[in-house]
Amino acid sequence: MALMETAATMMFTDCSSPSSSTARLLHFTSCNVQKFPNTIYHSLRSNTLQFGISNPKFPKTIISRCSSSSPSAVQVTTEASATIIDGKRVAKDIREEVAVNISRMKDNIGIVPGLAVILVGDRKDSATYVRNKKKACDSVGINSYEIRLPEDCTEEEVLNHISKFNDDPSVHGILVQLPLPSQMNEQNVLNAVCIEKDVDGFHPLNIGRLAMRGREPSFVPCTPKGCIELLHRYDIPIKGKRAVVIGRSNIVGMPAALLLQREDATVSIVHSRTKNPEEITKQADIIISAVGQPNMVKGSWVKPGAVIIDVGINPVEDPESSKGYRLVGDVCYEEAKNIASAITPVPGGVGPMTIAMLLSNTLLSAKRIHNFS
Ligand SMILES: Nc1nc2c(c(=O)[nH]1)N[C@@H](CN(C=O)c1ccc(C(=O)N[C@@H](CCC(=O)O)C(=O)O)cc1)CN2
Repeated sequence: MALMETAATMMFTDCSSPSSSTARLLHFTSCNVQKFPNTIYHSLRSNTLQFGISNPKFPKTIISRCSSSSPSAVQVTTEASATIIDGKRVAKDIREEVAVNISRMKDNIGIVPGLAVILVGDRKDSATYVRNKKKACDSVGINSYEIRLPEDCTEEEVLNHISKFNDDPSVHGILVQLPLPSQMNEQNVLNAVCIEKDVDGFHPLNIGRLAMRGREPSFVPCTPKGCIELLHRYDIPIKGKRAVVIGRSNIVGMPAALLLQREDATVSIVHSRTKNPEEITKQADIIISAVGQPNMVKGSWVKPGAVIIDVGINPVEDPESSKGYRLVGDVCYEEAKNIASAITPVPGGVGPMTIAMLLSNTLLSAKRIHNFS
């Protein structure tokens, strides 16, 4: 009876909405049975399972007959059974793989990859990400070089540092932490990183190649690359699937859509001007959300069995937390986990993959530059 208990105790926390009810009513016909191949049919009266097929890739749906007034109506609930895509664990595996390759490279050709990071201004979150990048480099054996510049520094200063790193043979990857202060032209700065060292993959030439059939970018942006890597490592098929990307930012949404398309998904992009976004997301087999809006994607936006990759990392007030806030994604996790077949948590989903992919891109760059395979 564990199934019934799970369904009965499904809770919708701070992101519940009127449209996200725990159960829908539908009329039970043989047609409905075929629509739910992974379904366990449960009789409320006998309280026994009548029929069930279980596939761990899809959430188990519980269909139970409603008691009194409408005998032909049944209640459908979805058991909380989505696979939790553990980005923290996958990122750790990738870091270990990178470390093994780096020590092999060092042993064979005496080269140690180097990553240069430029941080402008005093945003706390950016400083944390840069610190974590340095720690991650240390842990896998990448040399890291860091330049910190004040909020009011000039674009020229940033460009000078980039130019020096472009010419430095001990540096194989260069990145400028984003966002930049508003007085700076982000395009000018990103254009200055030489394409062979553009481990963030933000150079317009890299993005252009990503968009073109038959062309290969030197590097793919880390967060979208991490999203696809998670799908691969969880054996989630992409080819021929309907994918919806929510958000069209240069660093996540747009490249994520291009990557999905390269993987032969049929891709739609939902953005701030999209009318009735839920009508589009509801058709998706795969949703990648990168909008930065806490709990925007409700359970009712999700097709049963869909896979959800939540890129949002949004702080929300939480007096119970020692920090006074906690992080939530763009997707209402408590609702979506009962409907999706697989979902990334926040934190611990896509976030850790960003830095893992950066290490992997830096290794790739060093291998290319030194012709080491
Ligand atoms: N030049 C770049 N700037 C930015 C990038 C980028 O890829 N290149 N991405 C983001 C920030 N970012 C890395 O720079 C990043 C974001 C989140 C995480 C992460 O591990 N998040 C954790 C939660 C962390 C926390 O507790 O605060 C998680 O989701 O589990 C790593 C890196 C914008 N700028």
